[in-house]
Amino acid sequence: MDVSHLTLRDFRNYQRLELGLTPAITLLYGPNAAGKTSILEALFFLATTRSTRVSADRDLVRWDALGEAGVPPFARMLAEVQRKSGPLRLEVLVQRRTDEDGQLTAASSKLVRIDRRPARAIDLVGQLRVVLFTPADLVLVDGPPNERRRYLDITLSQLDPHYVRTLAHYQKIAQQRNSLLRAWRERRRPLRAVDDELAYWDQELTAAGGYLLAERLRAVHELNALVGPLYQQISGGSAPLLVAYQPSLELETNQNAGGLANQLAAGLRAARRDEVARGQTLLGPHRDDLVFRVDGVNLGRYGSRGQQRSVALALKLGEAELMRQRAGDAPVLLLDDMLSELDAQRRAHLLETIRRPNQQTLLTATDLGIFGAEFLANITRLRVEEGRVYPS
Ligand SMILES: Nc1ncnc2c1ncn2[C@@H]1O[C@H](COP(=O)(O)OP(=O)(O)OP(=O)(O)O)[C@@H](O)[C@H]1O
Repeated sequence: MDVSHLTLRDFRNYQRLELGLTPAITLLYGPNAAGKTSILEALFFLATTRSTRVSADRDLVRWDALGEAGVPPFARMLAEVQRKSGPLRLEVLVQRRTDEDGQLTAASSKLVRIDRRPARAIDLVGQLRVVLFTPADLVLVDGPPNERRRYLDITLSQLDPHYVRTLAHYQKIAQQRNSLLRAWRERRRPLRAVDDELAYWDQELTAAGGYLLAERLRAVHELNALVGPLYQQISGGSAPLLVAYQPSLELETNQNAGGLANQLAAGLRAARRDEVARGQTLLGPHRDDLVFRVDGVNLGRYGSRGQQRSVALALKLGEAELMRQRAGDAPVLLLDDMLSELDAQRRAHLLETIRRPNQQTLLTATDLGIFGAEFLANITRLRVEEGRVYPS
């Protein structure tokens, strides 16, 4: 799939942008803080309804945006997407909220339209599929477990509408269950009826959790077939990379969603006392992790910087390939300042991937010097400066 046109209005440092895109490689280059990353961010947001940066949605709205008479400022993102099944028009408005006195608050709201019809944010996810590569991907390997869960969740959410909905439901239930557990821990609620009161929440949590587990295990199984050999090629080593799903409880993993849900339910019953004592849900997909091993060595803990970088790149390339295999068309690749970070071998791998036919890629760089003349001759180059994009 590819994005043929992107419109931005009052998004980050763009007042207005109308950008036609080719289905192949586009290089956005220009000085720091010009607005290159913001273009990738807008596409990522349209695909996932999440920002690439750790910031509130309201920060997407251009600081100097005025809004219109009586309407608070808003950022608008609109993409025309070309898919095998036909064209699609995706639009998101992020609007700042005001209080009774008309003063801007920290809150914002999201309005989504798919083919001009109002839709829920959750329905937008996966209409456009993207994979973002950034130098910060290293946290997938050496960072906290939530980064690795996020990696699986973003990949699966873009592939499976049921996964997004189940994940949202699971998170809501876990939150409500946690507030009950906290109330018992703090003796704000009588302890006699713990089992009865948890019965409904456990049923909902484990049904959703079983599905999330089943889908994550299936994805990890498929990823292994892709990422293992990719890592070998990228690192030039002989041993493949093994990705293991590490659940928060002992699991017979060769079971379907129902079987996994039953195991989770049994685990929760056994953990009841601990959960009440700690005031939180201790088991389930929200506590799981991924482990990366080569020759039996845990690379998250003991890998060299170079090995960890190779794992991160293999994971991202594997994600893109998984999406291509499952969905039947390639996701749009977004490479944010990526190539300058890579050594020659890793760079060559990435370039090989983005040069495939039917692969749309947008990449950013500050310095053209890192690209060969032949590469530059065969791509579209756009110069970005102070929130404007110029052909070059
Ligand atoms: N809501 C906003 N309104 C206006 N400007 C913003 C907003 N949010 C971020 N900016 C600014 O937009 C500019 C563009 O940032 P962006 O990250 O897109 O630049 P970049 O070209 O990718 O830079 P680099 O090469 O340094 O990564 C930055 O100066 C940033 O401070």
